[in-house]
Amino acid sequence: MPYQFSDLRDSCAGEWRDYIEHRFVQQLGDGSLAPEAFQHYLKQDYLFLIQFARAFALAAYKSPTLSDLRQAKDGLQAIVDTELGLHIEYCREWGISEEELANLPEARATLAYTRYVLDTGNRGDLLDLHVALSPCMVGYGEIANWLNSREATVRGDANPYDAWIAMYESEEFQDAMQAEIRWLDERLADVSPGRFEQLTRIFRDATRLEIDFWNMGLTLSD
Ligand SMILES: Cc1ncc(CN)c(N)n1
Repeated sequence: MPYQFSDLRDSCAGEWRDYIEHRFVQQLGDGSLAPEAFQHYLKQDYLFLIQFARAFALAAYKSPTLSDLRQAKDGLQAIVDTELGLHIEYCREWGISEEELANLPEARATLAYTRYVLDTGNRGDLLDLHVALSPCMVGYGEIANWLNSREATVRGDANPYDAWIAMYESEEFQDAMQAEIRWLDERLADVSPGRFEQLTRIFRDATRLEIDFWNMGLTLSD
């Protein structure tokens, strides 16, 4: 049986659930999350996005084909030209200025996660890098879908975090998530059991680091 992305998720089912259904996510969904926790998360996510852009630059360097190179370039361009601008604007709505963002210290959870992804990509090949990025690229779309499936989730003006959910349920994000799953499914189909085991370790570590990122938001840790 060829491997698929869903096999990675299934092999780390406990960690994946802890990430998708994290207390931060639940509170975001029902609107009870402390605004300070969300602001701390948003600030660190700005720093995360900058490192995430570097990971796409690394993906370009690691690309063996023109099609992979174009995909990495489009990802880098989307973050630098669109996502970061939207994030700065969203932070402004939450009372965080661009100047404050530019001078933020990185929290340890941000450092650990982003440098882990970059190191994995540096040491390995393009597939290692994509697997390290996949909890980020797939997880948030799944989180939006999970929140929408829950009765406790509050949508609309009654939830101050509604715009966040809307961003990740958007057609654009959901399409990007499906494209990433298709890319991974194609590559994973050819790997040996030993190689799959290595990739599972990367996927598990990146998922655990996503959990730490939520914890960092909840506890305001630096
Ligand atoms: C930490 C984290 N993980 C995932 C995403 C969604 N790209 C994000 N913005 N930040």
